[in-house]
Amino acid sequence: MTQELSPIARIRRTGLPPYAVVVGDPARAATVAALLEGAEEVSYHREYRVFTGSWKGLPVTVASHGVGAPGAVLLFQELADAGIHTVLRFGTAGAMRPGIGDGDLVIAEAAVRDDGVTQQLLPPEYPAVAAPEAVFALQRAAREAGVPHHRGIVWTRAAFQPALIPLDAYDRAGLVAIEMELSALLVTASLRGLVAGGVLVVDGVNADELVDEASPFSAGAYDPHREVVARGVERGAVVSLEALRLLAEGQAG
Ligand SMILES: O=P(O)(O)O[C@H]1O[C@H](CO)[C@@H](O)[C@H]1O
Ligand SMILES: O=c1cc[nH]c(=O)[nH]1
Repeated sequence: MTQELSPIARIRRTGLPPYAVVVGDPARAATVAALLEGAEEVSYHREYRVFTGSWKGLPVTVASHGVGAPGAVLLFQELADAGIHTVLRFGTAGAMRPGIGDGDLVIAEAAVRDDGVTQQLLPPEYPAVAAPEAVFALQRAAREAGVPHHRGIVWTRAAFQPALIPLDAYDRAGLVAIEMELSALLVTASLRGLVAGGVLVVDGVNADELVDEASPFSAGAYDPHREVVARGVERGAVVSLEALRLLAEGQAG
């Protein structure tokens, strides 16, 4: 007999709204859910906290996936098993280009698959690309909300900071931002036939630049707990939900 809940994230196997926003932080899931009508926490197991509710009449799911792609990919797979077909990751990231300010949004066109898990699932040459309609929906939502935003290729990397091994191969390749889970979502989405994309609030520069030479295993001066980031999160939450609505209404372009 099929169990009612999924094995790892313990999410409902049926009945979740098929349009979803996923975030790393369980507290951010609550922040996004607070914008919904009739928001309800429907499950919370490990780092996977799930809410449902309604955004301007569209039923949505909001779920957290924790830090790191190996754990996140388990949620993405279980969301796909539960019938979710459209997923936007609303995360935080370090900027990798001059001119991108703290609290700005970065809309991902694709991601470098340095995530530490998808290489174990399929060959590394397979691309991690966002659905074009998700990119356009996020861009339109950001533009209409008047939020500063940038577009480009994101570096998804398993290690938050490089410690003793320099990992600077992508520094001069024009990447826009660095984070830890997006490529795992994009690859899962391609394999499972989902529409997926990502929008990230900039919370500083690439953590590589903050590594303390004397203490290379610490996160250095990384500080995502600032007012400018919190304001970016508030704006990004609206942009994510609005982009889902545009996608549902076929108005992404
Ligand atoms: O804020 P979230 O969505 O967790 O995203 C970023 O923040 C975490 C690192 O602090 C990593 O999960 C990274 O991807
Ligand atoms: O994953 C992350 C998030 C913010 N800043 C970084 O450098 N990396």
